[in-house]
Amino acid sequence: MAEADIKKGLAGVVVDVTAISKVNPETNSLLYRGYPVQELAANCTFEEVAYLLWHGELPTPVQLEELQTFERAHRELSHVAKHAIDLLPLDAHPMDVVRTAVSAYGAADPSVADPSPEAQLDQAKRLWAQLPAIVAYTQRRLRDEELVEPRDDLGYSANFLHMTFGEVPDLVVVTAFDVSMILYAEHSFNASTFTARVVTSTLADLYSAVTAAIGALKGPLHGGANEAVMHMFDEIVFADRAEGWLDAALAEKRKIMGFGHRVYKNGDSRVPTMKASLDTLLVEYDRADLGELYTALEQAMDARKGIKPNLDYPSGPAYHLIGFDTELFTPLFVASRVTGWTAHIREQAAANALIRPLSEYVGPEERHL
Ligand SMILES: CC(=O)SCCNC(=O)CCNC(=O)[C@H](O)C(C)(C)COP(=O)(O)OP(=O)(O)OC[C@H]1O[C@@H](n2cnc3c(N)ncnc32)[C@H](O)[C@@H]1OP(=O)(O)O
Ligand SMILES: O=C([O-])CC(=O)C(=O)O
Repeated sequence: MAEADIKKGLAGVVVDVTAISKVNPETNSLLYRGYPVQELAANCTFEEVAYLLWHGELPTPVQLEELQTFERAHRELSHVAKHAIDLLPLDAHPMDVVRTAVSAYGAADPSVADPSPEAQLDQAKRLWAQLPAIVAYTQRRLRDEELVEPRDDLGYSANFLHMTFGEVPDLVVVTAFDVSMILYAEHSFNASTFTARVVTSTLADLYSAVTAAIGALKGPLHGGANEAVMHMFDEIVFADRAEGWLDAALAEKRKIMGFGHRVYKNGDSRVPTMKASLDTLLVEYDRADLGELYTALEQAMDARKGIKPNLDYPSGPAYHLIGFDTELFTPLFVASRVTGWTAHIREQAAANALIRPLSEYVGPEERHL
């Protein structure tokens, strides 16, 4: 096989069909089950979007109420997840903590081996409801703070923030957070979703697939970039240092975190919506300086390389302003993307084929001892 025929990184390779989302780089659009993500962010809650991803249609009021009741009934941190977290050292990375807690939660689920679509949907919904408790407890533990019990009079995002910070912030903050959850929820065959589908294709259970997907999301070329963006801002500090910092970083051949995308080459369709939410937070927290740094680096990157920001660029500083530690940013991505992952796991399971590509052997020719 000619080297040119090898699709390294599977770039440009279509490996299956999906009805869950459509990423269209030509029109710079992203559709969840046919709906533009910007419209969903402006008009729906994350709970409605989760329902849409799993079921293919937005919920009726009765269906939404059922989902909300279910989610509220499964919000409390499970004993097994708490024990698993408490066993880990305090300096473990929060992504490792969340990955371990999800794995432990799955191991203790008596329905884990039931591959029926109904059982998998139930598992997906429970895991989705558990993740805010897992992430919030992981954050609080790092600050030597006690677990906060959920409140069942609050929606998903308000309760998530209440469990993390012990209080519900202003509506503008809850709304910006909810928008981020909607935007992070789904993005076709990205690396972590593909990982989940590979694991599912072996007929392994949903928790194994999600645990593996969390591992794939951790890397800075994928979800880990939202943390890396904040570390970069911490290095640069002032807007007037952005150009010099960028020139030095590019000279060292560093990848600039939060910029570039495998599919979008002319800007990520989700960035304008997340940037608008970030702008509301910059006003709320009176941090015009951070907005200036954001813009200065974006403009410098455009001038030097013509490479545009991806979703991790505005969401990193947004999560920082809301009050999360930087290492918690990718776990927040997990809490959202679990909806997309589990929709894909169910889609893969419903029309399965073992995913097993070929490779071109370039080792030594046959030889003998
Ligand atoms: C929600 C998400 O997961 S979105 C992705 C988050 N990841 C990041 O922000 C990490 C930084 N970005 C990157 O590393 C890349 O843009 C990726 C991994 C996202 C996409 O990578 P690929 O599609 O493989 O593009 P590739 O790495 O081949 O880039 C093409 C060219 O643009 C350059 N380039 C792409 N992104 C960047 C970047 N962020 N900084 C500097 N140069 C870059 C590459 O060096 C390459 O240049 P070359 O042709 O001179 O070698
Ligand atoms: O699609 C990708 O490769 C990465 C991404 O933006 C996502 O998963 O949201």
